[in-house]
Amino acid sequence: MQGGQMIVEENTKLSSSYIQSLTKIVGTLGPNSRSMEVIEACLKAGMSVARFDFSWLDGDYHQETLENLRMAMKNTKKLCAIMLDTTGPEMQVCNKTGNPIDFKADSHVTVTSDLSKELSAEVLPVDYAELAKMVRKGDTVYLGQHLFTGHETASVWLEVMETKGQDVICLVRNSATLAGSMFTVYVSNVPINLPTLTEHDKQVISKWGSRNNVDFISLSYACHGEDVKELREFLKKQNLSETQIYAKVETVEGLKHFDEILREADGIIFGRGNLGIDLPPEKVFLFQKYAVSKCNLMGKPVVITRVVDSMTGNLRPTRAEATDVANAVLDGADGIMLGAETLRGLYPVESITIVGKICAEAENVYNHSLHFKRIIRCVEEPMSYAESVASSAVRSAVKVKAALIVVFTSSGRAARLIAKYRPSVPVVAIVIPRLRANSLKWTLSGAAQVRQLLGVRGVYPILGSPDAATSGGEEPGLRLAIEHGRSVGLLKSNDRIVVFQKIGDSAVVKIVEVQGQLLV
Ligand SMILES: Nc1ncnc2c1ncn2[C@@H]1O[C@H](COP(=O)(O)OP(=O)(O)OP(=O)(O)O)[C@@H](O)[C@H]1O
Ligand SMILES: CC(=O)C(=O)O
Ligand SMILES: [K+]
Ligand SMILES: [Mg+2]
Repeated sequence: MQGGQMIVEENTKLSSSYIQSLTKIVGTLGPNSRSMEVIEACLKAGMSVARFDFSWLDGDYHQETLENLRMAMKNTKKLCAIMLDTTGPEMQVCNKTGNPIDFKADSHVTVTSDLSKELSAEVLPVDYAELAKMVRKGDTVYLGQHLFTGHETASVWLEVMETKGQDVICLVRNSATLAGSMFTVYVSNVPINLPTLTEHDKQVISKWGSRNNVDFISLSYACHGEDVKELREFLKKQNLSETQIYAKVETVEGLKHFDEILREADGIIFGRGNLGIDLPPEKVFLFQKYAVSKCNLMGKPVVITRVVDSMTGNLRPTRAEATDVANAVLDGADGIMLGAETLRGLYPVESITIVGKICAEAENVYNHSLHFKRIIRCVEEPMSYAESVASSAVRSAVKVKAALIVVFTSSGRAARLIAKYRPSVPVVAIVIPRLRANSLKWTLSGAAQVRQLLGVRGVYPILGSPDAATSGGEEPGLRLAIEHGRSVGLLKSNDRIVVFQKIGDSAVVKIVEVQGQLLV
């Protein structure tokens, strides 16, 4: 049966063997996922990008977690990219005592920018002086436990009744108990008058980001292409020009400028946590499909957030959540981001495992050939030689029933070009380091490019040797790929491999058969 996004056999299999998904999993690390042991288990379960959310706690806290991640990578021999998520123009309520606060439906609460007031179920001091000027009667204010799941019991909806000086008097719409040291405040569809990249974010990037040479910045609340450009300029000044920018599109304002944001960014995070509040529920799927398809056409990675909220407190996702993960994969997403589930949830490892299994099942039935046709139809002609050959490599892999595709790349671009055509088999990317100079010293590129490819669907990057192409001819590079393929169980004797490489100015595809000895 062939239907749109998927191809299903008449008798769909009930059994499923555990293979790691081509779709990447981004895990947010926090209180319940910061010990070395838990991070090791997260890596083994399939997390390939670790997100450090600076909306929550400071650089010292995140540094400790990162050191544990580094040890965990060493112990498991699994690589993981580092993503710094900015705070952006976010309003917060600080709960100094940490005592849970009970809100009752139909009661009144005063949200105030007077920070000398004490927090209670009647008064909420918020760290944004302009709040009362920004809202109007009838606006919806959302207050959630940090990384709110949207569960009724962990978040409250407030309706603005009137404003008085720096106070906003609101009606509580639902009963809820909020626990934790910090709550996020979000006014639906009212842009806050602060820059996307705040002074606080700049400080965090120049200190923590530079110290750790982060692979990705997730730019929260990206609203315009200009926001991305501004961050790019800032990164250059911080000597972080290799760091990639994933723009987090999470407001209606961001959606309105989606095309210009996508043009400037290296990838997109479709932030459904906030968008789910800004958009009417019936529109969320529509914009998700729009955003993913645009990213696919540009060959830029796209990550979907907020998938298995209920796993924050439960071992199993709901039926709707499980189906939603599969649909994100069928839409064409590169990655799935876990937030509260891994940060403060009770089952961080199980959440990653289950999401990985669902992704793998959806990939099995993904209509790769339809995807290929859709993409190739939209590329302007004449195509670049590299893209034309890369797409042929994907085609050849189908036709010769190859077990995997090997691509040589330095910047990562060649691997991304292959991934754009969504081969059904894994892509092993051998990243060949390049020597480059800045004003002070010579260094080798490569390590960041390897980690950044961990965010691209289907790509399994490894670092090659800088002299692989020159010393022993082409063979050592290919042998590395084959050995890797064998060691992770992707390759066996007599399997075919499709190789995409650039030699001098020409891009070539070749087909190689693996035997006891390597035969070309
Ligand atoms: N079989 C091979 N073994 C080792 N190195 C190889 C082999 N084939 C190609 N290479 C090297 O791999 C590197 C790939 O980088 P290349 O510039 O082709 O791709 P890219 O970095 O993805 O693209 P761009 O430069 O456009 O960003 C080149 O330096 C090439 O010489
Ligand atoms: C992750 C995030 O910021 C969101 O989903 O809104
Ligand atoms: K954030
Ligand atoms: Mg958000």
